[in-house]
Amino acid sequence: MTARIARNVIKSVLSRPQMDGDGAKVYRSIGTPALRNLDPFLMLDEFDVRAPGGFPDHPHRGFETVTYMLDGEFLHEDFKGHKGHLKGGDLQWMTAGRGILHAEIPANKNPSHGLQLWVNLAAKDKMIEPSYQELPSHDVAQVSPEEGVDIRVIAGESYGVHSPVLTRTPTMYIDVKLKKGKAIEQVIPDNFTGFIYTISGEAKFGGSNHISEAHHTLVLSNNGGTFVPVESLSDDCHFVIIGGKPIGEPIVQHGPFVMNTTKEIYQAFEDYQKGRNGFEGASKWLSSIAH
Ligand SMILES: Nc1ccc(F)c(C(=O)c2c[nH]c3ncc(Cl)cc23)c1F
Ligand SMILES: [Fe+3]
Repeated sequence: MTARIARNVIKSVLSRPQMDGDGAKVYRSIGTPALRNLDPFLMLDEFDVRAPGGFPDHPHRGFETVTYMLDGEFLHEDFKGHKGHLKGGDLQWMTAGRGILHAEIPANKNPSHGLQLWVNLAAKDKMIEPSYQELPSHDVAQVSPEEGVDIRVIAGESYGVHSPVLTRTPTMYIDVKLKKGKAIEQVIPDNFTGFIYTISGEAKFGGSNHISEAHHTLVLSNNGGTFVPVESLSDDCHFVIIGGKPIGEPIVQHGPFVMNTTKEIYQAFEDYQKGRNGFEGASKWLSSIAH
């Protein structure tokens, strides 16, 4: 019987709104100077964007983007003809692998609000064929252990309910809503990097009962802790708990290219500009949704 050890909050960072893409407001969590090395995670943005803003045509290589819509509607289109329309609760797990060129744009004038997480890929997977795992809201696994506790399992497992999403880099990711006074205990696998991002409301987090409000990243201890407890202090308590197995390889990142060496980054830029090694057709492509 393994001992039950609570993980504690060892660092709390408030995200302030900043502009990115084309007129898009983002609360950047991971990816800021204060939150760089949370291997295997490269970036977490809480985005809030209205048309005509958005994220027009841009490439990715060497990692995965996980777009989870909280509310509003987003259009997605890539250079191979793959298109998508994401609504509140929908999930898009995109494995960019060797190369994706796409655009991500709000579908209408209403605010598009959601989270985009960037998960690194191990060297062996960085140049795999691109692929998508797209789950409409009703296909996202859900569990409600008691009244006032609603959990959506984006990846991994919570209270015995598993997500169908294949995670090449082992990842757990749950979306949690708690009414005031309700509590959960979420298992985070041993040696996984773990953190919480708060979206709204107030709660006590971790074994040390760290109190936090919205737009905070709470980094969790990784000293053998097996679970993280959370107790809500408000009815609108909403947060995500994310964990992942560190990859432990060198990271060389230049914008939307994340490889292991500078040489591979130069190669990525050349492939993108010349339309090679996964970026075939990129130089002539323009999305219809951003033009
Ligand atoms: N500057 C820059 C450079 C490279 C990018 F890939 C992006 C980008 O596409 C995003 C960065 N945060 C995001 N949040 C949500 C969504 Cl849907 C997209 C993004 C970007 F903005
Ligand atoms: Fe993108």
